Amino acid sequence: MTGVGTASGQETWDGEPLAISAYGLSVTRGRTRVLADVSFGVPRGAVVGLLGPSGCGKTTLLRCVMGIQTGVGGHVQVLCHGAGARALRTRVGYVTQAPSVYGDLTVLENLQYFAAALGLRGWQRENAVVRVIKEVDLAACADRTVKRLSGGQYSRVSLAVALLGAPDLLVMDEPTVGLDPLVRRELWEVFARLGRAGTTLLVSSHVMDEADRCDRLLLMREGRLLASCDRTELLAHTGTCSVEEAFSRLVTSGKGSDEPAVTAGAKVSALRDTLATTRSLSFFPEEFGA
Ligand SMILES: Nc1ncnc2c1ncn2[C@@H]1O[C@H](COP(=O)(O)OP(=O)(O)OP(=O)(O)O)[C@@H](O)[C@H]1O
Repeated sequence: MTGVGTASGQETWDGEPLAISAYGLSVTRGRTRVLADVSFGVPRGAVVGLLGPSGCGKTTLLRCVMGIQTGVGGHVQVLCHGAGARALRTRVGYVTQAPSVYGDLTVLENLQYFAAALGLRGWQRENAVVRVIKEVDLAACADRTVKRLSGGQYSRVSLAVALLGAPDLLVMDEPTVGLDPLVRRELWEVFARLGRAGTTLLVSSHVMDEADRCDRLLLMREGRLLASCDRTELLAHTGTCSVEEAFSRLVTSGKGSDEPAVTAGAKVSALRDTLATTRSLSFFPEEFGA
């Protein structure tokens, strides 16, 4: 453990710079405690899977990272800024579960519209549109109306929109839900390509076998983090052969535990010490809502 560095304002996790560091996240929605004391780090350039059953709090956690969740306790730092900071608006892309593109426009029209909304003009706008079409392999359907696309193509359009600002971090909420296995695989290949090009990806899913595609895993259940590690560490720690089996093992063995079952305790305490003592890490930054 090389510690979590603060001198330069850059958090690290075992020497790796972090894109996201969160400590002690708690959220209550209505009367439900949706997140309870969640702490984790996401290394820069990693493809990280946020996995857990429906309703366990994945969307809520992603909303905390985006700085759009109200009633949050704890700290989240994203690319060295408080979550939701104005400086992150073009550096973080967010693909929500809800439809976020216009069905009656073509792919190209959607991309041009959202590029203009980002403030891109002239050749910069055209370059951004051409770049994202290439990144997500949409050239063949660029002139097609979005409502006539297949589920997989539609997901790619949402992804393309999120990539227009060339974000350093891409946060995606169940982007593969409802897609058939082949299309899911193709989409994960796009994510892997983006990861290799240096983008950090935080991708939620309730399909455990998607863990195979991730560099690191955050396993959640009922608002708590069960594990924060890579797949090999998870399988070794639980003595299992699949992430699904490992998840069940953790649920059985970790009932009532306040600590994630698989994570280096020293890492979490280092995160706590850093985040709790750094003034700039207040969860709601001054810029929030500005
Ligand atoms: N606006 C809300 N008010 C009250 N409770 C809410 C609200 N939104 C979500 N919840 C509750 O918070 C819990 C976590 O929801 P969340 O959407 O974060 O889970 P999820 O893991 O993303 O689920 P899914 O995989 O089905 O999208 C659920 O019990 C849900 O019912």
